[in-house]
Amino acid sequence: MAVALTKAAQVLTLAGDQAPRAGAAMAELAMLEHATVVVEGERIAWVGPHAEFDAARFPGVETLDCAGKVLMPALVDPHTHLVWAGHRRDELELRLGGADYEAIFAAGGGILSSVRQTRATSEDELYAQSLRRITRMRACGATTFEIKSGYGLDLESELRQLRVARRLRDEAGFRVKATCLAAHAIPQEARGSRAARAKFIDEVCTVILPAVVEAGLADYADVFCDRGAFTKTEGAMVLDAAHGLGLSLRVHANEFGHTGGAELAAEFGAASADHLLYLSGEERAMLREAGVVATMLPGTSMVLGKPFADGRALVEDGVPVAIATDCNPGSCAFENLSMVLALACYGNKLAPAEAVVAATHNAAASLGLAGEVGRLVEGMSADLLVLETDDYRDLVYHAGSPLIGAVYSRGERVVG
Ligand SMILES: N=CN[C@@H](CCC(=O)O)C(=O)O
Ligand SMILES: [Zn+2]
Repeated sequence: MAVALTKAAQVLTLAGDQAPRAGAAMAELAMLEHATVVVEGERIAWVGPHAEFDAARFPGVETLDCAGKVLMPALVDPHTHLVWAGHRRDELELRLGGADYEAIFAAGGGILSSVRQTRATSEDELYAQSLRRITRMRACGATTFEIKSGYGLDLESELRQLRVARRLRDEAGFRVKATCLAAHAIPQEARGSRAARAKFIDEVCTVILPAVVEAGLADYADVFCDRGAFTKTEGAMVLDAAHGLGLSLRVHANEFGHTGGAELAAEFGAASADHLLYLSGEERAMLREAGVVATMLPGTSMVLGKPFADGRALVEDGVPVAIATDCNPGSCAFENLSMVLALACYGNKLAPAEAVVAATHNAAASLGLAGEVGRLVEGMSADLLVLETDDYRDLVYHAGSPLIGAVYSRGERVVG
């Protein structure tokens, strides 16, 4: 049975090919006015000007008047750590009082605090906490999520986190790509000596990643290559092992400085390099030449009081840009990607149209899903948003207002 969403003031189709968009193309929304989208089953069956809509082609079609509203692709969140247990609200208050994120981490808090809480939590409880979180994220407009492990840092706990990501996909029906981030931090038990550190990295490469692949629990591997985490050399060992096991790659890069992460992502042809607060023209050129999507996380810059990645320079230098929440228990627990889209304009200096592309098509492309979600064209999965406004720029102009009237995921109205 088909549903026609008719007479929308704006339909952001983003029609075009599957390549991530860069440069001037980042602002191409292929917008139709007074237009209609037909959803049939899980798919988009037709999109066009309302004057050309032929209801007879879809017998029994139900019509929903969308006059004065905007239809756009549902958001795609390409960088989250949304499977974790507990919270770090205490650290938030410490940081608001002036404490430094890196110092808290070096002292055994930060990521390691979430590792302790996550290790001590059963799979079912972890699933319950994560399900509540991802359901709220969907209410904010995202239907597709990349989910990283990295709060286990041992074989069993990493597998548990990834099994929860799998259950969010298979039991709860979210579209999920999973990433093994066992190289997120050196765990407490490996911090005593250089030998213990080397042994942990070896365990990631020879035990954890192979087991994750054997269980079919991850699409990607990631490494946090930065000050206080992994060096470029260590990151290369992890990415090399992951690549050898057939995983695609992502890199946490240049969050605290020019620490080699962006170069690493380019050298390994990673799908995505993320954070990028400190990035030279040379590093931007390397990402562009290697076809790496630059994923900016403006919520994290805001929460940590750090610089925003230079979105204008990335666009002007022809690097395809995506944006994500980074939803995690420490550096940014934001769940609202439509709000982060606005931050990408105010903080990273994207134009509203560029931010829409960054949070839809380019995010999907960085996850290998550009043929499935991120554009409203015939044949794509019917993942779309109905906005209670007649101009998509209100996502930025009225940032944070409840503009999302409905969310469709695989043709099903899941919100609104
Ligand atoms: N930077 C590294 N990892 C996460 C933060 C994790 C945490 O603080 O728990 C991030 O992407 O911001
Ligand atoms: Zn992250």
